Amino acid sequence: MRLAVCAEMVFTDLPFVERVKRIHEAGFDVEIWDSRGKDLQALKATGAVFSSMTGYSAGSLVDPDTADDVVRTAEALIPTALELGVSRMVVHPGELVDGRAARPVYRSTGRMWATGARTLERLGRLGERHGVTFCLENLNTILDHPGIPLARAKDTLALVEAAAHPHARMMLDLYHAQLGEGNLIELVRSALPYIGEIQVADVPGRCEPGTGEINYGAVARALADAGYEGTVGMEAWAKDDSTAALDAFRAAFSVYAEEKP
Ligand SMILES: O=C(O)C(=O)CO
Repeated sequence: MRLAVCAEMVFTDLPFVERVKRIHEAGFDVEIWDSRGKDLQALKATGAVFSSMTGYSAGSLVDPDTADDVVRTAEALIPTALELGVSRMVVHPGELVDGRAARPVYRSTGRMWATGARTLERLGRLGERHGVTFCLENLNTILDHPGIPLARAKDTLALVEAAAHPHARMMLDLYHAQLGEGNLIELVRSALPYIGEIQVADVPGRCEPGTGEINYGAVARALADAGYEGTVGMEAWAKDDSTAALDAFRAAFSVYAEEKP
């Protein structure tokens, strides 16, 4: 199992490349969001392993009118993913602009389900051609992302199952799942075969594990028992100090280090 940290949310007082260096030097892989406008050569020169990046820049996966834009912009980002060695490209059920739904939708239709599954399957085929995996992230709609349709973990799981492509997986975000659904241990068990990567943060506040109500030690134990060997990424703000947040994250998943020193 590998641990990654999202460079968009920690060491926020430092320039972006410096944040990546700090995360890498602390022994974690690195997640980034929008790669456009970032200095790819400087990022590469840090020597960091980049585990995931945002994998599209326009369109909504489940929207029949804009789903083609998701595939088109995903394809345009493939060279960046290959340049940085990113293996997982993250997509959402609906387009986010500055974290908000570009076209808020509060009702889901059969067409949206069918479009989502079909678009994800197209992304899977695109990913297979280039050796990357597209991961559909669940989001909470009660606090951070209102108006994103088919965003609950059980919805994204159903879409990934329906797409039935090995290069289309879930980005299972347990922070979002806790806000929307809870029942995290059962969720990771049922989603296990479809997980591309897991993201974590605590609730409330979206800070590092141990700052809120989620028992991440128990979640880590359940993941280890279920045989999860993939990446867990901390997509969280540091409650106080970023180095302390990284340490708390590592400690929460120490069950893995104990089993595989
Ligand atoms: O809120 C999230 O988890 C996102 O990935 C938005 O970019």
